Amino acid sequence: MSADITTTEEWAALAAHAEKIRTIHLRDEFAADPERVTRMTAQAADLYVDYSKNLVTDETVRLLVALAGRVALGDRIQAMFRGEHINTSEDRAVLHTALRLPRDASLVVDGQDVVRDVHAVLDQMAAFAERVRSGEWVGHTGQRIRTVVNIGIGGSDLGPVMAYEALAPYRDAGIECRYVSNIDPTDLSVTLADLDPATTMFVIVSKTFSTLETLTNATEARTWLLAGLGGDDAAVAKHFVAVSTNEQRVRDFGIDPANMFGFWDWVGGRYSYDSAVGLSLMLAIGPDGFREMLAGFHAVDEHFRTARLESNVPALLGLLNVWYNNFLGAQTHAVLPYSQLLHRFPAYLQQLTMESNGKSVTRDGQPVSYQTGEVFWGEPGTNGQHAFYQLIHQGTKTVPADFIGFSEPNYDLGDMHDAFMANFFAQTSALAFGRTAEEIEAQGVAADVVPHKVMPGNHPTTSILVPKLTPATLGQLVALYEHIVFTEGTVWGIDSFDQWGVELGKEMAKQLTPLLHGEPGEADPSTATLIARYREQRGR
Ligand SMILES: O=P(O)(O)OC[C@H]1O[C@H](O)[C@H](O)[C@@H](O)[C@@H]1O
Repeated sequence: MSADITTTEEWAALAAHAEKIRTIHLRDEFAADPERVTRMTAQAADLYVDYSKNLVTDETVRLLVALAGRVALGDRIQAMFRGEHINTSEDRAVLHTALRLPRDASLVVDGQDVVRDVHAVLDQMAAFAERVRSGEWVGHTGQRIRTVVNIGIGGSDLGPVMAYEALAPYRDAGIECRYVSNIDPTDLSVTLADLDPATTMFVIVSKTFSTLETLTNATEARTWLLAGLGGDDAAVAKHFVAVSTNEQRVRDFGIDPANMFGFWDWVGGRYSYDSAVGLSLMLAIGPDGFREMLAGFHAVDEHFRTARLESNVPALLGLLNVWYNNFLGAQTHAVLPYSQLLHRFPAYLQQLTMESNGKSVTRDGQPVSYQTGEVFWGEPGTNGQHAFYQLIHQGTKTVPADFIGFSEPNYDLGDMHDAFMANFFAQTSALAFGRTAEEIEAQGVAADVVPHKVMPGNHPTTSILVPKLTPATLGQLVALYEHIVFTEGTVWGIDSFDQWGVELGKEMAKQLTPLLHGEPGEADPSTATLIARYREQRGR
């Protein structure tokens, strides 16, 4: 059993240091140290990261790096990249990094050259995508495919839809993708309402191919397709493909394994959109764009694998998150992309971060005595500014925030992008430096209003400035957050790669379904009463 991290001298040193940091103000830190920005910036591939507006000193960074040393972060990074079974509760390797290894690399894991496997599937995806994109692949009635409906949930939805939205400027084949995830019948119904079955293709994505939501939607989609195409079962082969690790279940569902794209148990669902799970994205942006994205992921992987911890961006940002979460009492973390294209990025990150690090026992099953995964949330700027930034500026909570911005716009309308990014810079500056009562008085504000206008400042932010949103930089950003999650999970000693907490609810939903039909069954008194009310309102 490993020692409780809070009993180590590195933890104690940080706890003592936190007392000092609670008394500093970023205004003074910047005033006293003109070199602060130079020292507190780092680069990972194209991502320029300024962490100088965080509640840290050089000593904080030194102590956090010492904590990382205590948990052997460097060794664990190497263990992950080597394919050791670091997902202990499921006894699996954790190898999403292998999904983006170049073709000429080699990595043998559990006796299998995974790089060969990865590129075989990428080649299969590329060949298929080219056929669909060029119009060579036609539907049952001979018409080309215009719309791709991705049916999946969790990692089989959030990643692909986030990236499809983010890379809208790179869609170039006239193929529209839509994403259905929810078992709420509204989702599928609304999505299909204006579609023509003859030109629609379904990509059924499920790692396990046993997820109720996905299989239910897929079954309904097949019914819709067959109803629209004269009931000929042969149509399925032209309009349904599957992405899964489970060939038998794909077969059982009635999809020809020739139309199946595989991946492996060493890819976690929330780490999977750069595998075949991203097939819809590849259909939209093409194999070259997809490969550029993989190269972006790989560039940050290499940085994470090789950079010293002092300048290792994902490690530093992960340690900063630990700092706020465990030593300065923060419970949430905002992610604020200044890009409308990244409007699904916070939702994607919620699964990545919270399903990974929402754990309360260590890898060896001991209850933790400290806080783990913080709540991630966010919206694109500037929309958030007009909604919840008030609380970040003047509320009582510490909300560390990542600001993500791009120097070059994907769409340029006069000076709009400059006006947009001026908001990014203004917000991070206002959050750090605020406005004092004296400054506000000097503006002639009435004395009784002054306290309401005081902007305390000293609110921590990290600025991530990227040249432009491209497939490559999107890959870099996602890899950055994947490795931030890894760093935090390593410090907390938890398994960031399982998700047992989602199972019980699924099991109970299955048990309760018959009760909704009026069949007998067990339910707690509150739930039984709710179901009775539901049945009454449904007229049953
Ligand atoms: O891809 P699937 O096997 O259908 O799983 C879809 C999702 O459902 C599960 O409940 C997990 O919580 C997620 O990690 C997973 O991404």
